Amino acid sequence: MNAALRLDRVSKVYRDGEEATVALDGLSLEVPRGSFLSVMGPSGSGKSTLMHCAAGLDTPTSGTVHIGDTEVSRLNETKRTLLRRGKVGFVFQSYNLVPALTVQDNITLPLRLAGTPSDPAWLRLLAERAGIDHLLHRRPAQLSGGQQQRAALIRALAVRPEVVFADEPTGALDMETSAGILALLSEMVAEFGQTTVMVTHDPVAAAWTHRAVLMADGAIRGIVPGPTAEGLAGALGAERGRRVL
Ligand SMILES: Nc1ncnc2c1ncn2[C@@H]1O[C@H](COP(=O)(O)OP(=O)(O)OP(=O)(O)O)[C@@H](O)[C@H]1O
Repeated sequence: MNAALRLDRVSKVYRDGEEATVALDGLSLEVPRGSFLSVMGPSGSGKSTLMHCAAGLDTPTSGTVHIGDTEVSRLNETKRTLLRRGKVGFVFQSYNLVPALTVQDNITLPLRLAGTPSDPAWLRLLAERAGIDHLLHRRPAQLSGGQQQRAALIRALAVRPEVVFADEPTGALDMETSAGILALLSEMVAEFGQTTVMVTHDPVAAAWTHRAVLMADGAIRGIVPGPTAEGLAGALGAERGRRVL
């Protein structure tokens, strides 16, 4: 099977008493292995819910999610936890490194949690590519924001995950540092075939990806191959205009 991630008619409805919010509305999407996909859309359009359902952090109300050959949506909580540890990598806006651990121990933490033996050559290669191989003995607070995000990215790749999910990975960084992180992400895609899904508000960030998914009201409104920052800004502006009218 070629798709690293597949969603088939996925719906997510949040219920609170009488109130029901349709966060995802029968959404289908295929992410080919080795591709870099961005997910864009206005606030509340369902981007985080899509990512949470796709990564096994949450379960859809209906529809199915596959990561590789595994149907995530059928797994119980224990098996989903194992899947998240072994097949999925996460990168967050706030880095989420453990302050008390060295960078080295942060990077190997997912391996220890998954009970997977560490591959020192792979970790060394990743640290060199990320340009932080000389910082592994430090604690996260002794690193710049960009260096912390590089460490978080290596941590996500350490288990050789099927898919890396990045949630606004450059949201806390200045433009120049962001460009460095995005260059590193796309290098990991190009060099190691790392399938990556990135949620972002920033058309400049999305322009680094192979395809941009444009969401509105829990559904996909368009998929832009080879996106440019200008093209995406125009498409998102048009969507905002439609919502105002
Ligand atoms: N736990 C929840 N309970 C109830 N409604 C929720 C919950 N989580 C999300 N929603 C609703 O689902 C819809 C989609 O939310 P989601 O967080 O996926 O959007 P988003 O596109 O990621 O937004 P943002 O860009 O602001 O992060 C919104 O209407 C939101 O209010």
